[in-house]
Amino acid sequence: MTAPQHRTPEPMWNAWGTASEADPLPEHLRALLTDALGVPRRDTPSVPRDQVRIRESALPDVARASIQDAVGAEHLHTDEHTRLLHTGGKSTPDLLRRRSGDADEAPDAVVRPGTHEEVELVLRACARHRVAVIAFGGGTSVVGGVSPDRSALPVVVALDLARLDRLLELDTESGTATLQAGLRGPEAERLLRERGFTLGHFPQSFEYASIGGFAATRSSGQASAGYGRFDDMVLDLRVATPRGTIRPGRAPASAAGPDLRQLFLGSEGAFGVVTEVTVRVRPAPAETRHEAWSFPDFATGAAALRQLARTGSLPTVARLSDETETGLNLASSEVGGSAPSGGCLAVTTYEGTAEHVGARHAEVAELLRAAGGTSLGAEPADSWDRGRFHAPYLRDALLDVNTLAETLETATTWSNLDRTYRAVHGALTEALGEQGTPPLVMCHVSHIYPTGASLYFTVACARAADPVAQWQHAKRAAGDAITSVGATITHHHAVGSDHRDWMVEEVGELGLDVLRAVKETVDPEGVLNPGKLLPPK
Ligand SMILES: Cc1cc2nc3c(=O)[nH]c(=O)nc-3n(C[C@H](O)[C@H](O)[C@H](O)COP(=O)(O)OP(=O)(O)OC[C@H]3O[C@@H](n4cnc5c(N)ncnc54)[C@H](O)[C@@H]3O)c2cc1C
Repeated sequence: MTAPQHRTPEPMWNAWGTASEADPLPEHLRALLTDALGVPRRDTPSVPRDQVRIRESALPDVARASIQDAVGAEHLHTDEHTRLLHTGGKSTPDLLRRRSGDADEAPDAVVRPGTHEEVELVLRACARHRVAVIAFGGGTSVVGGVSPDRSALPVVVALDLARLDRLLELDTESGTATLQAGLRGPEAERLLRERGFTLGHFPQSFEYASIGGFAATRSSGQASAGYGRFDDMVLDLRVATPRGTIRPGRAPASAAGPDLRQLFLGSEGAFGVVTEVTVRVRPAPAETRHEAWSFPDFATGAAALRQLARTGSLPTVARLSDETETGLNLASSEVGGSAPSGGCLAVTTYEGTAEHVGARHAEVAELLRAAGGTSLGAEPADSWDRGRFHAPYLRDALLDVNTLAETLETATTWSNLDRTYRAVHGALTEALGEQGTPPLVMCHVSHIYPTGASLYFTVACARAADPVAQWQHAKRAAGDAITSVGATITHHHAVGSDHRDWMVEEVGELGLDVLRAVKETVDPEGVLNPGKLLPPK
C-alpha cells in the first residue's frame, strides 16, 4: 500500500483553490466588462470569515457516540471551521451564499473514516440514528451534490474520505490500479507516474477532486478523446452501503446480466459510498505535443471534430471554442499568442510514444486541414495547457467586481448539436437580458464521440441585487431549453440537487421508479445523500 507524499492544500471556504494562487481581475478585463456588458464599476468582495453565520451542531449524543465508536473521537469534528469547509460545493450559487456570510446549511459534523470497514460502521450508525450522510470527496461539485438537504432528515454529517488516500495495488501486467476513493487527482497521478503509468483523467477540477468523486459523478476529463471518460476506465468498485458491501465488477468484460457497476457510477453518494476504485491505467506518455487550429466558424470546426470522431483518429485532447470564447481568449491573452483574430480556435494535444504522437498528429492534421482548418502552431495550445487549471480562479476575480459568472454543460448527437447550441445560447441570453443584465455567452466543445459531442457554456454578466435568484432564473431557462431539444441535462457535472427536477425528462417516470427501487434496497432508511439525484415523489 502506498500513501501520497504531498497532501492537497486546504481550499478556501469562499472561493476556488488556495489564496496564494488567486489574482485580482486584470484592469483591461475589468474595463472590457464595463464597455462590453455595462457592468457598473463596483467592488463586491466576500464578507470576512468572522461574519459568516454557521448553524450550531445538532448531532445527538447517542449518534455522536456511535460514530465515535466507529472512527475514533479524533476523527469526528464539530468545530465551525471544519464544518464550514464542508458546507456545499463550488458552484457560483454555493460561493455567492458563503461569500454573503450564509453558511447556515453547514453539516452538523464531519467524519473522517480511515478504512472501508469504518465507512460501513458509520453508515450503519447513521441508518440506526436516522442521520443523513453526504459522501464528501474534493467538494468540487457544481450541482449542489454536497449541499446538506434537511427536508427529510434534520441532522446531517459530511463523510469526508480524505483519509482513504492509498494506491492499494498496481497490476502492471493487466494495466490496472486500485485506488482509494479519497485520493485527489494530483496525488493519484503522482503515485501512478512514479511507477510509469497515468490515469489520463484531467478534469478542470483535477487539483482538488477525488477518485471517489470522479466515479460518483461520471466525470469526464479534458483528455477524454484519448483516455475516455472516467466511467469508461472503471473495472471495479468497492461500495459500502448501510446494508453491506457491493463489488460489482470482476473482469474487463462480462455477460453476467446487467452491469451493476453502472448503478454505482454516477450514483452521487445516494446508493452507497465508494471506498475503492479499480481503474484501467496507461503507460505514462513519453511525449506530448500541442497544436492549435483556426476554423472560419464554429459549424466548420464542429464538422471537423465530427470527422475526427468518426474516423477514430483522435488526438488526446480535442476542443473547439465558438467565436465569442475565441475572442475573449484573445482579449484575455490566455491563449493569445499567434492566433489570428476572428474565427474559432481549436486545441489539440497528442500523448504517447514518439512514434504514436508523430503518426497520430500527421493523420489528424491532414484531416483538419482538409476540413477547413489552418494550423496556428504550438503556442496557443501550449498557452491553453499552461493556464487550464488556473482558469477557475478567474470566476472568483469576476465575482469580486460586480459580475456574475457561471458555467453549464450538455451533450447531444451531431445532428442536433447546432440546434442545441442555439437553443441554450438563446435561452441564457433572453433570461439574463430580461433581468436587465445582458450576458456574454460563450461555448466550447471538449468531449467528442462518434455519435455526438458535449457543449460547455460560460456566462458572464452584471450582477443583479440577488445574484443567486438571477442565476437560478437563467439556469431554469437553459435546462428547459436543453430538455426541449432532446439533449441531456448533464454531460459530466452530474445531477445533484440542481438537475434533479429534470430527471423525469431524462429517464422517464418508470426509469425514476427503477432508480428509487435501487435506493430503497441499499438504503432503506434513506440516509444516503437525501435530496440528490432523485426528485421527491
Ligand atoms: C472549477 C471546476 C471545474 C470542473 N471541471 C470539471 C471537468 O472538467 N469535468 C468534470 O467531470 N467535472 C468537473 N467539475 C465538477 C466536479 O469537479 C466533478 O463532479 C468531480 O468529479 C467531483 O469530485 P469531488 O471529489 O470533488 O466530489 P464531491 O464534490 O465531493 O462530490 C460530488 C458528488 O459525488 C458524491 N461522492 C463524492 N465522493 C464519493 C464517494 N467516495 N462515494 C460515493 N459518492 C461520492 C458526493 O456525495 C456528491 O454527490 C468541475 C468543478 C469545478 C468547481
